[in-house]
Amino acid sequence: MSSSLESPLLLRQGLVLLNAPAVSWLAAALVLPLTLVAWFTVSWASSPLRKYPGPFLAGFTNLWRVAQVQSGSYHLRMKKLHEQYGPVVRIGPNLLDLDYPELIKTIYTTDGKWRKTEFYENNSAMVNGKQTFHMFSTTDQAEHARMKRPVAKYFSLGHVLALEPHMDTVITDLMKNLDDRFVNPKKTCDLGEWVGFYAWDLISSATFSRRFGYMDAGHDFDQTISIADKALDYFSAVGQIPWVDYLLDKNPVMRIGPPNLSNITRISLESLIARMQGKDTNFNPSMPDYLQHFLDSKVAHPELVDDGIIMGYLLVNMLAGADTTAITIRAVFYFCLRHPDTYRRLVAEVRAAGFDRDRPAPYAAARQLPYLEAVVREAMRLHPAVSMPLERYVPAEGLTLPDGRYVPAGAAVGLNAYVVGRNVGVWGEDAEAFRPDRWLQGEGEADEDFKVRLQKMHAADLTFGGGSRICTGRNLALVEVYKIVATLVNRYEIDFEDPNKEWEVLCRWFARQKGLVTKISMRV
Ligand code: HEM
Repeated sequence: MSSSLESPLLLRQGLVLLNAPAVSWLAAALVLPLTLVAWFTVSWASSPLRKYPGPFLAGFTNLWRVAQVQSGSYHLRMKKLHEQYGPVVRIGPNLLDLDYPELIKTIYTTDGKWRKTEFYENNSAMVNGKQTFHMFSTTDQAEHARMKRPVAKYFSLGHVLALEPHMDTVITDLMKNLDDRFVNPKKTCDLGEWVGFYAWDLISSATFSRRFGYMDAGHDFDQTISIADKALDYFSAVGQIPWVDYLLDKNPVMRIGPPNLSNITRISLESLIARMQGKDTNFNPSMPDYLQHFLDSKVAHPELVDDGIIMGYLLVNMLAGADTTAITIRAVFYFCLRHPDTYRRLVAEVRAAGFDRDRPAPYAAARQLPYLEAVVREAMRLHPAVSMPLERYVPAEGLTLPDGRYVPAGAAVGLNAYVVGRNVGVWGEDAEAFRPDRWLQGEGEADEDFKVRLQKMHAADLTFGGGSRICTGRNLALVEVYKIVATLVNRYEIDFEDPNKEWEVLCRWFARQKGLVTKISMRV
């Protein structure tokens, strides 16, 4: 009895013990969390995306997505979520991940209506206190068109093929390095790493006739490659909550991160200045490069191109053009080595083409090989270099999904090449299988049926994006890929060092791999 009387008394005494300032501190400390909870709850409850399924936390906060990026398995997790929830998954308070390949042509258009989200914007730099974008990172469609127009033609297949002599010198040096370091003497070759050196040296050679020098050094001697990886880690994680970039990178008081791409910037700037002053000793006018094209574009379009824009072109060539190509080449070799029948067939086709074993394979001839094409396409389908959603804002008219549901203007949506590349509606029940034959006409398959099937597959291929923001460098990338695969397959016997060892894939916008360790020997 007494205790029930004492309890309120004790409580009152306790409150008295908590003096007035303490109570106000306690109240103040609770205000922020309570406001946040209230704000999140109201936003969640009032969001027009509430009806779409997805992980509970994802509907409340983009921190959930940061955690998915940090896991390194973003692509696998998204695929699983689609298996669980269906073609539409809400992966952020205002973001839907869609597995409707038929929407690629609706969303990735050339009409400029589907704007990139702010996800892309942290891939920019502060120049004289002003945030400066390049062709990849700008979300302003008019600015993008102004940047792209003067240089688009230099990425056409015709112009890319004029760069083939650059590629041939780099490939010749790659062969020499592989011979001297791994064939004789016989040593284990981390082919994945060497493909990276090749891709970085090639893109710098094609861009400013100067190599980074990774093949000569045999390692990432100035850490540019590992810094580029860290920059992507930052890009992919901070892009989920774009305003955080203004605290970390674009903070005017104290810059916290990401690591500076100082080496790439320095080499680009040095090359630009030397070329403008006519002192670029690396440049051979009979072998044009992108820097020369960009300078020509400044002459042709002085109203659109200045030196800052040229720096943007140079940087984006490096950042978008090296790792993506390396990832694709690694994927081709990985899947071939995992599938000996495929590999044997590829070897037979390449060898029958009669390429000179001591020279880089010419692109025009390599491109004629149907099985090589099928292998490359299949490898890119199963392992697209970019394996996160390409986010866009739904424009004023909204988006009606194939199932009739409506997504209002202002919501963000995206398709992920990794997910749509496994859509069973397009690729069939064996969508997860590496089967290059799916790209070829089947025995007994009528021409018209094959044409329709191929069109359906092409329409679902998001490897290089689509519409006005489609990958500018896709021709360059494919020429590099076809040439190097045909050359290496023709020259070397390549096997896994340990077939039981799996590679590691870390998805941070690019799905980069580690551990394609091989033994290689000269073909007889
Ligand atoms: C196999 C290699 C490559 C793959 C798979 C690839 C993939 C992509 C993808 C998916 C996009 C679209 C991003 C989006 O819409 O959000 C893109 C954009 C871009 N890529 Fe590539 N890329 C490759 C190689 C290259 C190369 C070699 C270059 C340049 C030398 C390059 C330059 C660009 C640029 C400038 C953009 C931005 C285009 C724009 O917004 O107008 N890429 N790439």
